[in-house]
Amino acid sequence: MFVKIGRVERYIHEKLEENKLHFVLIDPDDTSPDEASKIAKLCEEVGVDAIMVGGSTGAEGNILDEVVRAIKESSSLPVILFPGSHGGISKYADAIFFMSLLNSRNPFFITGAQALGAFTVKKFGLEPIPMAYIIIEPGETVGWVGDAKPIPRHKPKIAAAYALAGQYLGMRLIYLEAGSGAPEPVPPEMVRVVKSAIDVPLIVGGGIRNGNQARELVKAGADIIVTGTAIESAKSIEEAKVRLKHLREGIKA
Ligand SMILES: CC(C)=CCC/C(C)=C/CC/C(C)=C/CC/C(C)=C/COP(=O)(O)OP(=O)(O)O
Ligand SMILES: O=P(O)(O)OC[C@@H](O)CO
Ligand SMILES: [Mg+2]
Repeated sequence: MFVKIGRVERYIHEKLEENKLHFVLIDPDDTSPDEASKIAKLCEEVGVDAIMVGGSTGAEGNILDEVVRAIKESSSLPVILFPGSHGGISKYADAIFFMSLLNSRNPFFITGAQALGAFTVKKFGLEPIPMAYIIIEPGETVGWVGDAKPIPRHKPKIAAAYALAGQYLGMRLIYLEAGSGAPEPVPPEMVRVVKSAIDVPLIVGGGIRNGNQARELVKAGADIIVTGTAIESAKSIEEAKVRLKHLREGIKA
């Protein structure tokens, strides 16, 4: 049997041939469909590569569907679900990060939510993208909700061991997460050690607020940078635009 790679995953690989990527996370718990629509238009205008939709709490049902629909109606960027549980699945999205929180203490976040969501993904015809999700200190809300044993910031080899295990388990993306709103992103040294251990693309998110931080992480080996709060906390669409442009300058060579 050949592994079937879907459209969104192919898009990610094709774009990675050219450059590093920037994904923006929209949390339906904090963003109305109207705001999501404005952000999506802006993201397309400034050259963001994809939009992720999810949150650790409250990103389900109608609220989730309406935000995903608003984004799809206002941009042509791929929309990838970033679910906090089997509740975080919407039929209006293009793909789903079918993720396992490898360093959780709770089997629900390793295989339980995935089993509960698998047939919904199939029924909706969503493209599942297998991804290892690894939480680094401090981990913030997602660390607590996901019952993680966050990896100490000064222990890059532990992160690399989890990342390589994820790859050997068949996961085609590795995501290092410091937690949304973390005071500092994942340390660049940890990104360097993880990247040197794996052969699949490396996503880094949590606490990335500006272009300089993004540049350091890309230099260390990050392939995809995820930002949420930087845009969510902008006071106006103009401010969001300036921040996105700076992030872009840090990410794109
Ligand atoms: C694949 C399926 C069906 C489920 C996977 C379920 C797993 C493993 C979840 C991991 C743990 C978790 C709670 C992840 C949430 C990821 C996420 C959307 C984080 C971003 O949200 P935040 O912005 O941190 O959330 P808040 O804004 O709610 O704090
Ligand atoms: O909100 P921020 O800190 O950008 O984090 C985004 C993402 O990594 C959370 O899963
Ligand atoms: Mg959030």
